[in-house]
Amino acid sequence: MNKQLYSYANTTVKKPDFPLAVKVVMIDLDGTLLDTAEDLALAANLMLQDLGRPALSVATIKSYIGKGIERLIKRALTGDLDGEPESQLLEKALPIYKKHYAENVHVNTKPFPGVKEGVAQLLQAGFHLACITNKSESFTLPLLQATGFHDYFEIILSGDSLPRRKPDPLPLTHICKHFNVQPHEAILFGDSLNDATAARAAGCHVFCVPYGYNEGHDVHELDCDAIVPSLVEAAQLIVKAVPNK
Ligand SMILES: O=C(O)COP(=O)(O)O
Ligand SMILES: [Mg+2]
Repeated sequence: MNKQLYSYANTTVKKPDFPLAVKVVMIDLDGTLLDTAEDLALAANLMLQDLGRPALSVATIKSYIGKGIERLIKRALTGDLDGEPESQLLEKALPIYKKHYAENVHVNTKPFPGVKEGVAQLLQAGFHLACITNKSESFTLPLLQATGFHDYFEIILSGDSLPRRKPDPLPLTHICKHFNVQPHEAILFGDSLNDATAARAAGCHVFCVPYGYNEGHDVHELDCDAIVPSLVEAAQLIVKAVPNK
């Protein structure tokens, strides 16, 4: 991976050709748009309590976020990122977790600093906005409604909207087809290896934020085009591509 770094608009970027000309901005939810870790941890610990198991710290649960609800629950039950609990335990735990998360999906969750301002700038600049998340739709839609972001997105893809989720490129290629744009005319703002991997596989640009949930790894290890302090700086690194003549 090209280790040479450049500076542009007070941000460290990995390519010299900024600002990037794009038409579509895809934004990841957990760890990028919204700080959901506390509510995900609350639901996990209520589930563990119902199962007679000890609670986990928010930091531990935060390192489990990224690959959807079921993987989060498996990690909470086994303590292993790739752990597989016994099937009957998982079958018992899943509905308990979903009940608790549905009841607590918007207790402590809030937008990260710069998100409201950055989204407003992106809309003002005329970009098409999309949301791509591995969170299940039954939680994604009410959460985006409750936080007031739902109507800003022309399309919202959740972890169960398509046959495959990030790090598979399918959600990104689906969005490029939806807007009839080339992959290089779209960019994903994300916080984890799932986002960087999906974007690279789709041929899309990708910026990463350093404040999210990357399964315990440093975001600077990721193959992305820039590490941006917030969506405000992200908006300054792109321009609306003009339609091809
Ligand atoms: O739900 C998850 O595990 C992570 O979801 P995200 O894709 O919005 O980061
Ligand atoms: Mg994320």
